[in-house]
Amino acid sequence: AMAISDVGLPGEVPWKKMSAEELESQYCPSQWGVRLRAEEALRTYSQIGIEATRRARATRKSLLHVPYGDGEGEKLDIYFPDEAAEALPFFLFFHGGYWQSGSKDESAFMVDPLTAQGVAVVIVAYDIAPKGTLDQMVDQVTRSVAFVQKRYPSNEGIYLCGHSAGAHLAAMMLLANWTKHGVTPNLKGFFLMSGVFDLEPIMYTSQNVALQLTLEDAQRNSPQLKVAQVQPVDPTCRVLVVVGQFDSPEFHRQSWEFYQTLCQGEWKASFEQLHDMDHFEIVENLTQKDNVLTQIILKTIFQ
Ligand SMILES: Nc1ccccc1C(=O)C[C@H](N)C(=O)O
Repeated sequence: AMAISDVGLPGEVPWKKMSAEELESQYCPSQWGVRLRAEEALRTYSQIGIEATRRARATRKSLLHVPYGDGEGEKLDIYFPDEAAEALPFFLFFHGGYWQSGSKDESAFMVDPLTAQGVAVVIVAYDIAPKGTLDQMVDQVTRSVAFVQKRYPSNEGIYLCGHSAGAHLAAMMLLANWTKHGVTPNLKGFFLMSGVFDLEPIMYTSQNVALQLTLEDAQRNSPQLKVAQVQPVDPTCRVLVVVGQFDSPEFHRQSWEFYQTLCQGEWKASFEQLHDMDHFEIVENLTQKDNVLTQIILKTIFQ
């Protein structure tokens, strides 16, 4: 039988009533696909990312392994449209993998359809755990965005896109204090795909073995707890929160509550549930120009 608390009344925190096993499963995206078994879903995702990156590097003009800081891992790849120009929209992508897997070298999913329409695409690396802490990753991502603004001051907008843990890192940029970076990036849009915006439940899953988050770390790095108190630098900046139909209920809740909180503030937010897609297909399908989300991204950039 269903308890009244299972329907998610406002202000309730459903994950606190879950068993350890249930919480682990809710935060294991590969278990929720309907198309493939977990290992196969992860393998397919990785293969599509590797192939898209190989293709992007073989066919597009690019600058690879560009340092945005002094650290060994502080590198980004820039892929350009055919027509040479600096006054371009720049689309920055932050890969997922629970802050402990993934790399820029297998994450150039959207390069082909976006560069074909005149968008420069930047795939950003950051130091995953255990080498990097959450605070260090957030700082690296902040510096990567400042770097792109400084290097391309005549850009026609900077758009930040992240997936899963990368959506968390992108969302943290809604809270960034740019004054200490000497530049205010021309941020025009955020695309947050299947993200985690309240990190506290992660502390009670196996993901925290590598992350070692304390409650203070989790709270300090939870945009869900902070975003209502910040004003957008640019009131026209759009924030799109996206979740896959087959993402777990906890991933749905994370995205929906973050969207609602954005709406309570001054943010120009929208929410999209992508039909017939799991956590990984959302990104895999960005290799296709006729995909729903690819089209939404292009419309947002060129509106
Ligand atoms: N490799 C990824 C890439 C992007 C986003 C999540 C993952 C994960 O591996 C999540 C988790 N370990 C899972 O098995 O679902």
